[in-house]
Amino acid sequence: MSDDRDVTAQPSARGDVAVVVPAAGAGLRLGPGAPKALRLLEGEPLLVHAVRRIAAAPSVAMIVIAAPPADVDAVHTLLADVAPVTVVAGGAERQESVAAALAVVPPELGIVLVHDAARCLTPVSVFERVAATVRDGADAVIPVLPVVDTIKEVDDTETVLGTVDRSALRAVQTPQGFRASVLRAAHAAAADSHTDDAGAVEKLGLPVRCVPGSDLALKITRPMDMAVAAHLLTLPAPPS
Ligand SMILES: Nc1ccn([C@@H]2O[C@H](COP(=O)(O)OP(=O)(O)OP(=O)(O)O)[C@@H](O)[C@H]2O)c(=O)n1
Ligand SMILES: C[C@](O)(CO)[C@H](O)COP(=O)(O)O
Repeated sequence: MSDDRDVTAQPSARGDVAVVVPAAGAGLRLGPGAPKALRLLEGEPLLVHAVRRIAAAPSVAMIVIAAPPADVDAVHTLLADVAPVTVVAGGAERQESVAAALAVVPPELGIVLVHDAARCLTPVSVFERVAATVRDGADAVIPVLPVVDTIKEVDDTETVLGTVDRSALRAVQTPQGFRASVLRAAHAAAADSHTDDAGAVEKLGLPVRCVPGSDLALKITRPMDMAVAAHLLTLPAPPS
């Protein structure tokens, strides 16, 4: 049997957007345990929280998950009652996982969003804002927040070289949205590794547009992020 598990057959008729979800990471910075996307947040895997929110976005026609290769069947089963998804085996690096998922997005879906499973509380409004900005003509769109800390550049002895002007800096989140052809071209051309997909588009020399992100789109990376996310789930009116 192939590693790809497809329960959608075709994209749904309700939207024009495919969401590619890299979910194959180990979660090493969280400490020992299952692959991060399968760890529990208030009793449910991060991936379930993420997919439930993605599926609630009206623009979304198709969801493709890049799962840990050993867990493709388990992820397929896990999400069976959450939303129709296609599950593929992810790669050793995030960028390989995105490429594997992108490869099964059909050409008729002209907009692709790439969204970390680890940003599992991202609200529907961010998906719709990013998708709408691509629909309006942008090649690439990223949700961002202002940087709140003072940022120093240091040398290899941890001595400060200078203070960076933070007014020109942004902290970047997902979902990142793209005209599908642009994302495919960026991945095909990417010689070096990149930490986000917009980075590959920047290397093509194309503009990347910023839109407001959300405090809820935090990336669960370290143990304290899990505690913050659990608290956010208890709030009656979480921050947008
Ligand atoms: N080989 C990989 C590595 C990461 N990811 C995904 O990319 C997203 C962002 O990665 P990150 O949060 O850094 O996750 P991990 O790589 O799992 O974290 P760590 O570096 O702590 O192991 C996550 O949803 C993760 O599952 C992936 O699909 N394939
Ligand atoms: C894509 C990303 O979430 C944007 O902030 C981030 O770069 C992924 O994190 P990683 O630690 O680089 O995998």
